[in-house]
Formats: sequence, structure tokens, C-alpha cells
Amino acid sequence: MNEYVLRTHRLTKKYKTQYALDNVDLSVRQGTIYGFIGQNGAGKSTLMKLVTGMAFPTSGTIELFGASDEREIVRNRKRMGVAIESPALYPHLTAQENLEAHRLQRGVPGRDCVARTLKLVGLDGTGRKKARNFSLGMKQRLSLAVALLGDPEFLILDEPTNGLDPMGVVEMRELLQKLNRERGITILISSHILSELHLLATHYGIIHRGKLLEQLTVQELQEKCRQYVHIKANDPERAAAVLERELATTEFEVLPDGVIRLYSHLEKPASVSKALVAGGLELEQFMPMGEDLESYFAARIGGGANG
Ligand SMILES: Nc1ncnc2c1ncn2[C@@H]1O[C@H](COP(=O)(O)OP(=O)(O)OP(=O)(O)O)[C@@H](O)[C@H]1O
Repeated sequence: MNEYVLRTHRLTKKYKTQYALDNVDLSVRQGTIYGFIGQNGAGKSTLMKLVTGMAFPTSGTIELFGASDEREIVRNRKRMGVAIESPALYPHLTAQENLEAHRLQRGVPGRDCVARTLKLVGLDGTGRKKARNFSLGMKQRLSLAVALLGDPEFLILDEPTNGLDPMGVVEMRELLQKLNRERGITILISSHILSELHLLATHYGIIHRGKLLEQLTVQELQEKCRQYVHIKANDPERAAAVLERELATTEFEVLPDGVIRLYSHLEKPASVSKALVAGGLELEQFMPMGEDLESYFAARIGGGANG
């Protein structure tokens, strides 16, 4: 079994003079949920289109389920389910008719998979309602159902939470988690809002102007976005002792330059400064620090400017 479902090597796509993708090395491990983050126009859809064969690279290679030979890639694409850009839904058909039409088109055997897939995405009760009358959330679910036909091992979803209300985002997240947990489906999911993938993705890739700036695990991201109180006191050792004794906490670290990062008591920093001062310490610096997800993303792509 391959450790990686997808790997790209120096993948590049140039449209006229513009690089939509510029030497991208992206790796998606089997069993993970890879959140692909970037602003509009960053290159997310382009990468997905190259992987799914909807467009061709200018240079670079793709490895899919361990295969980089073009014929094998074409064969392995059958193991993927894809929902990219405006989904191919028939507005005048019901959910069930839509799925049946896609099943026939794609040659997926066995009619019973239609009812099974509708149930899986929670659209089994929509009866005679036509897709054109569906809410955005229902349409997104139906697109996901189309992608799930044929029991894929790897799902590629382009902004499936786009335009959903907060509840819709949560429902989509729970559904994708279920597919990942219960069926072991690997998922590559894009979004332009990092926090929408929060609590979902196990790995992240940040793309900006065609370049993959960073790939990191959820633990690495959490570490970078961890909130803390930054404390610089005249005697770091004594300050550490006061924190342990007076505040009964060991959730801090003393950096080589003597700065203390305190990860507890974030809600009541005044109690911390009071205890330190009462312990005879002079505070040179004392401030809450750390970034939330969105500001980390904005800082990473250079201030969050458009384009
Ligand atoms: N067929 C095309 N012809 C010319 N330029 C294109 C084409 N497709 C994409 N581009 C350009 O390539 C860049 C990357 O576009 P892409 O659609 O991959 O971005 P994205 O990150 O998916 O953003 P969005 O969420 O807006 O789709 C953009 O500048 C876009 O204008």
C-alpha cells in the first residue's frame, strides 16, 4: 500500500504569461484530510484540475497512488471522486435522478449505490424536490454524493463549504470526518478561509500566487497559533518558581533568553502579574501573544493583500 495518495513534483501551469502554479511539491498521505488554503486565484483549482486530468501541466509531474506513468495515472483516476467548481448538477432533476444520471454516465455498476449514497449524505428524504430548489448546502451535499459514486478512496473537493452558513460548514465537516473515519477515505479539500477547515484537516498546505508556501500538520499549526502570555522578568528562575508555587501551573516554558511563555491563565493575566510582583519580581515585558488561524494565514501570505 502506498504511503502517499498524491504527490506532485515541481508541478507548473502557465497561462500565457502568468504562472497559475509554480513548481509545486505537494504531498497527501493516505488516510489524511489535507486542507488546501489560498485566496481566490491562488491556484487551488488549477492544481486540482491537473490532478484530475481536466487540464495539463506546463511542466512537472504527478504521482497518483504511487504511479507516475500517464497510463497508470489514468487508471488510478478511477479510484478518485471529484467535485470541482460548479458541480454538474441537473437542475430539473431530483437528487435521486441526478445521481442515477451520473451513475449511468460514469458506468458505475449497481443501482442500489444511488439510494445508499443519498442516505450517506443525508439527502434520502428529499423526494420529488428538484435540484434547482435545493438550498446551497443541499447542492453541496449532492455534488459530494456525485463524487462518492463508485466508492472512491480519494476525494478531491474544491471549496465544498463555499457560501455555506456556519451550521452548513459544521454539517459538511461532520460528514467528511465520517467518510474519513469510517471508510478511510483520503480527502484533499480547498478553501480560501483557513478557519473553515479548522477541526477538520489533519494537514495543511498554504498556496499563494501559484507557490506552495508551506505544508504543515495540524499539530504544527496549533503550535504556531498557540496563545500565551509573554513574560520578561528580572529573574526568570524566580519567576518560574512563583508561577509554580503561587499559580500552581507548570504550563510554561522558559526560553534561552529568559523570556517565559505561559500557556495557562490566559483568561486572567492580571492574577499572573499580581503574583509575580508580590513575589518581588520586576516585570519588563508582560503581554498576551499568539495568533489566531486567520491572522497566521494572513501573515504567511504577506499581510492578506488580494491577488
Ligand atoms: N483557463 C485559464 N486561462 C487563463 N488563466 C487562468 C485559467 N484558469 C485559471 N487561470 C488563472 O490562474 C490563476 C489561478 O486560478 P485558480 O482558479 O487555480 O485559483 P483558485 O485558488 O482556485 O481560486 P478560486 O477560488 O478563485 O477558483 C488565476 O490567476 C486565474 O485567473
